[in-house]
Amino acid sequence: MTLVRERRHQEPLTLSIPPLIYHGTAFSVASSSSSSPETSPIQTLNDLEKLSVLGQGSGGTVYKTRHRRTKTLYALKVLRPNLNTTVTVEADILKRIESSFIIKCYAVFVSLYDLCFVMELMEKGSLHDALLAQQVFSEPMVSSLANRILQGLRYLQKMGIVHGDIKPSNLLINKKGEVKIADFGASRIVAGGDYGSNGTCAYMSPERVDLEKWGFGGEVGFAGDVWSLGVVVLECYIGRYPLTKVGDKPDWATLFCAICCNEKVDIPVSCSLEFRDFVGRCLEKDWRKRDTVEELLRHSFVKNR
Ligand SMILES: Nc1ncnc2c1ncn2[C@@H]1O[C@H](COP(=O)(O)OP(=O)(O)OP(=O)(O)O)[C@@H](O)[C@H]1O
Repeated sequence: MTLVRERRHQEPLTLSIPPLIYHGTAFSVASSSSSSPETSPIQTLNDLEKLSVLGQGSGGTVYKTRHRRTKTLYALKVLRPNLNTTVTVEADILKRIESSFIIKCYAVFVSLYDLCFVMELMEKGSLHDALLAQQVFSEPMVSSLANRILQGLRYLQKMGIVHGDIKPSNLLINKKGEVKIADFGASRIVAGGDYGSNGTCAYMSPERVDLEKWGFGGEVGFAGDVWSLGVVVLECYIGRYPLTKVGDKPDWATLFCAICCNEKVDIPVSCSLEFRDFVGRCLEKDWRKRDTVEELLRHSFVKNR
């Protein structure tokens, strides 16, 4: 399991990107009936021209594209589904979502060979990239980031959706500097109590890593997203993955101990009491005692941000 993720492939466009010639079926999602250029429906993938590669995920590639007629820019995520992937769940979830705290998906195109999501372009890349470039975030920045993620999680929770993979590379930033939740590849609609084991180990909660010790129950999936939020905000503040020590081997055993066994997370002395308390509530090992999204939204660290 990789703890420290490699920087995404973000090199400028080369001539080798294949053009978009598409014969699959399409369905529009969210508010595609709106007439504003930002939300105008894309009839076919052939309406878009590829400009560059924005990044690479485990299941596919994300391209920067431009609508040939309107010149609007979009991100296009091309996934190659196989029997083990959950991309149809991702498409199903994206169809339902309409929130300013979550990345917007304008259309999904399906064929035998791939699944393409036409998404809002987040010009400033991911929080992972920002961390690599900026090293650390100030407390006020972390506070407004936490507020936005919590509002996104509140929306998802109301829709019965557990994100399941909150981490810096799934939090994207637009040109206004707004952070939005992306990538529903590990997500679940939990109406039936179903909760999968996909996701990124380093950000997983104790109850997902060690089922026997920390137990598991109906609503618990939402608590896992809260834990991941706690890891992300602390990582933004200290500029590195916070649950292990500098020099620790980023392997499964180290992570397991860090997440499930270590008594206390090292929180820098420079943190305000409010921040310390907020992180402590997110990183409570017992999910039954962990604060909920609603409780955290009322916490003084994020309130009114
Ligand atoms: N809408 C978008 N706008 C701008 N860049 C994006 C967008 N979506 C994804 N990216 C970039 O592409 C990268 C890959 O995204 P993708 O969702 O495929 O994988 P990931 O979440 O980074 O990794 P994994 O699939 O392994 O969890 C992101 O890290 C980000 O840098």
